[in-house]
Amino acid sequence: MSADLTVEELEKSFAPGIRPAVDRVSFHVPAGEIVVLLGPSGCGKTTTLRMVAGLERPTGGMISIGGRVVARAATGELVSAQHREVGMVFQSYAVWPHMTVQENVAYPLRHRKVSRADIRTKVAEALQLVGLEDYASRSVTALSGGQMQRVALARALVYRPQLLLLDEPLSNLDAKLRLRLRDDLRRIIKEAGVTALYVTHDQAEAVVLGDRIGVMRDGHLLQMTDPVTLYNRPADLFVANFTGASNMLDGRIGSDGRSVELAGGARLAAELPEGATPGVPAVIAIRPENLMLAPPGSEGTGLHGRIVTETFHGTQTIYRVEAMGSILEAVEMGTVPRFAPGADVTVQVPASACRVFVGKAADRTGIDAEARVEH
Ligand SMILES: Nc1ncnc2c1ncn2[C@@H]1O[C@H](COP(=O)(O)OP(=O)(O)OP(=O)(O)O)[C@@H](O)[C@H]1O
Repeated sequence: MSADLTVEELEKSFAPGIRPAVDRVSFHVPAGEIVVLLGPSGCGKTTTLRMVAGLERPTGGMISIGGRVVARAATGELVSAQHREVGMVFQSYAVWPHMTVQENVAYPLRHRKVSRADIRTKVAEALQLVGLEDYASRSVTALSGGQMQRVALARALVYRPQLLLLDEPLSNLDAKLRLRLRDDLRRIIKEAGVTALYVTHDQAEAVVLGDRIGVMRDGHLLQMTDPVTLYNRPADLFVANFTGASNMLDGRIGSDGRSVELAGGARLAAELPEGATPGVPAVIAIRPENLMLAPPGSEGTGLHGRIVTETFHGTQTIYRVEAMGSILEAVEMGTVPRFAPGADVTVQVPASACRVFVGKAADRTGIDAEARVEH
């Protein structure tokens, strides 16, 4: 039923002279896997998905679904969207308001020469999968946004597509519903056993949903790997920052080959990338949750810091700390903040939490305000 997806050197140029929206992107999704394309607005993720769907014609490269080439720019081969056997769920709910829930879900089957009895069974199965079996005869206009999106999902799955494509399906939902459906979506897709390609700019969504995540920027696919590797071994500074390692400290590779000497004079032990030569400029990227704060004079190695601001979030506190010549962000879990602004602290940074990249932060990231992670 589900099929693998291969994308090779895929390119889309909307106009000559302008950089391609999608620039030689290649990846493979084995049957049954969920791959998430993650990146800031304008990085080319939707255009990639639309080319896989057959809604956009590639200007370069090849796409195959289940071993069948559906687009190849070099030869002009192009299978139309309706002949690709893909299910789609978009940001807007796209349900028909004049129909009931079951009529909406049955719609794709009516055009597929399926018997009435079969339609009834398949619709019931799809509604059960998304948890709407009790809503079958309701009008869709009587549903919440989250329920409408479940209807759209059931309708996309009812004819057992080879591939399911989802473009920011949760972004119109309020925060609570979004979290609930996010957790359910992975279970539903896995239960359906369908291969899925999912587009989002939300890193938390990507991590919960994806077997693998591909981070895109400026039309390029920077890294595609499992969530744990992405968070712990980001391929470059942009990926590190986009996935939350928002503290970036400039320095140079230390002469001992095991540390980075920071511009502010401090030295931090870190695992260095291969080929890092002593003396060359380097950036350390550290996640706020990996910076540990302790009262001054605490045991163990640490650097002196001073709390600049403290923001209590109920279950965690975010501190801005002046340390190592920079303002760093630190997050502590717990319902009681431990430090007030102005307090002296010891900042501890485990070597294993420091990702080191050769180069300078400003040159390497080009990260704009939009791409920076907000807490
Ligand atoms: N039909 C089009 N004509 C011209 N340019 C386009 C068209 N569609 C997309 N683009 C451009 O291609 C680039 C990538 O757009 P795309 O929608 O794929 O990005 P995205 O990462 O999905 O962003 P978003 O999350 O904002 O949709 C952008 O610069 C966009 O302006």
